[in-house]
Amino acid sequence: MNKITDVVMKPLEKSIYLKPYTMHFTQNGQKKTWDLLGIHDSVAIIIYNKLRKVLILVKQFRPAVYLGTIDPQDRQIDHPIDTAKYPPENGITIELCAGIVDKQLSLAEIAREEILEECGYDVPVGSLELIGSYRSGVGTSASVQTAYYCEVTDAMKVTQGGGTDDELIDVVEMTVAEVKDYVTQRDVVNSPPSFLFGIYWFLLNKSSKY
Ligand SMILES: O=c1ccn([C@@H]2O[C@H](COP(=O)(O)OP(=O)(O)O[C@H]3O[C@H](CO)[C@@H](O)[C@H](O)[C@H]3O)[C@@H](O)[C@H]2O)c(=O)[nH]1
Ligand SMILES: [Mg+2]
Repeated sequence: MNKITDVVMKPLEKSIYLKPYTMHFTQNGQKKTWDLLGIHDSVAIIIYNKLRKVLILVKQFRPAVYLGTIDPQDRQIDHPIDTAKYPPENGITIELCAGIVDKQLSLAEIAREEILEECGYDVPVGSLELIGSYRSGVGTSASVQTAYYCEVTDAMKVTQGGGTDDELIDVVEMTVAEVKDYVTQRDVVNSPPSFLFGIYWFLLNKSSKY
């Protein structure tokens, strides 16, 4: 994982990843507003290496998670963030392999590509089991995430993974016992709800079979 330095917050100017809005509406005759973000839909995949009995997960530095570790008075615009006080390692998460829907491909094909790019496994698209789709956020951002399950073997591993272009992703493997300990720890789990959903889905539906 690369070293994070020179962190500073700037106002959002324009973005290809998110679009901020205020929705104005009238509810039961009362005028209201709601601030929100338009973001891409996404896919996420629970990957299980059935030969070695490990879940294949990804670890990466998440700026939003790091921001959330910093006290509001210490993250003002144009003031460098004190990385000694706030270690950037606190922004490193463990997640399911996942990616945004930004291509004219089927969701399953996008999931197949993410498995290859992030984790290095080349899987047939037909091997992806659809779990379902859900709202990835309901307060400030609006998008749908579609989850899949996929079993792999070492024979399908064709690269080290790690993402494309500027992405820096570490592939991590966890046994079922390790992942159970991780999701039930008392400390904050540095992972999104979609990860927790996926792991509990796996524990409920798959892990007893192996
Ligand atoms: O401001 C940004 C935003 C994105 N990127 C790039 O876009 C990529 C997006 O990666 P991708 O793997 O397609 O999506 P994820 O970041 O993994 O996000 C997906 O997976 C997350 C975990 O499930 C969900 O929270 C998100 O909603 C979902 O889009 C990043 O790696 C960056 O290369 C930027 O450079 N700048
Ligand atoms: Mg991703």
